[in-house]
Amino acid sequence: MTAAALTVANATVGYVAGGRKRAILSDLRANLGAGELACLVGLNGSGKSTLLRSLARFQPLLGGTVEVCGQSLARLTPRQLARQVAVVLTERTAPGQMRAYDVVALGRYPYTGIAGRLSPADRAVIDEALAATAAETLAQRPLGELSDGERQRVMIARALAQQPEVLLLDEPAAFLDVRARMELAALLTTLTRERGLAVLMSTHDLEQTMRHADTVWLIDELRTFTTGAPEDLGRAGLIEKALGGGLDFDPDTGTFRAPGSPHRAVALDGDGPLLAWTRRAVIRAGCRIDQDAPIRVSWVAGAERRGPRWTVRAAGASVDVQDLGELVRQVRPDRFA
Ligand SMILES: Nc1ncnc2c1ncn2[C@@H]1O[C@H](COP(=O)(O)OP(=O)(O)OP(=O)(O)O)[C@@H](O)[C@H]1O
Repeated sequence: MTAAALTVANATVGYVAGGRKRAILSDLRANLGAGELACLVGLNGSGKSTLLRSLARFQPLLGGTVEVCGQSLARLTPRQLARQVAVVLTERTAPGQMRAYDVVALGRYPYTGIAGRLSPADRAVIDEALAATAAETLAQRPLGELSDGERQRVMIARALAQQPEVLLLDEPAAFLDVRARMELAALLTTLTRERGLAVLMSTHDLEQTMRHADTVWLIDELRTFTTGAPEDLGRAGLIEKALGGGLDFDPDTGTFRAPGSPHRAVALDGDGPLLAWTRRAVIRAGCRIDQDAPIRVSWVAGAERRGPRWTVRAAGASVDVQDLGELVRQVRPDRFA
């Protein structure tokens, strides 16, 4: 069993206004092990940021306890807290005129003396953090001139420079393009698997969650909190239910789709590199794969100047198509009964 980097016991998070407590989430119980990635998932306004801010001690818990590596979060000194927990928020917090390098260097604050002088060892950690986030070329640029995605990389580098045990990220992929999202996923995998960091991030990206999370921290419409492996929560239908019952998850493809999509069954007769693309196209067409289905799709890869060709067979008739766009048009459930 992995050591718990973060333990949440019977916690309540929320706000205090006019002397009155307003709980957003109650009865929270969760563990995050060293080397694990947990994804915090819930609808807009469900309380993800409130929970992350409470775990970072930006706001006090309204009840219960949180422990970081066995120590009470509430009792850590600011310096201890900064060595244990690093946070990346989506809001713009750092001054825009600071060079990216200096922003990352702020992450060394819990290790430097009062003068904040950086030792060669501190500089090595900063360089490593910039390298880990592929932000070396941004180091000399003012933060205010960076794109959202570039700024996000610098803010993650700053968090890494803290050398924390626990990394909290609030929607880190929000501004990132597809490639940057993949790089972020790879980075988080490296940080957890190879460096043993415990990472909790809020996200609306369910497909990445199903693919990469060790644990899902799930908040449903009634603000009930559940944790579990993505497959266990998915198998029990809890993720679809939590997100308003408005989704259908296909465990084979790892994708979600709107409900009510007609589910025509289609069989795929073939293999090779075209199988995955054909399968994807058929699912996009609103079909499910069933090898006993009467509608069958087969293909030949094509050679030399002849491209691939797909054949759709149904009820004794067959149609040949030359590309997957045409295949989708042929198998769409509204196409033929
Ligand atoms: N400072 C505050 N004072 C009082 N209530 C707040 C405050 N900040 C947020 N809330 C309320 O707390 C609830 C949870 O908000 P929160 O920002 O944690 O949700 P979220 O899950 O992060 O949403 P999103 O996915 O939209 O980012 C909302 O009802 C919100 O209005």
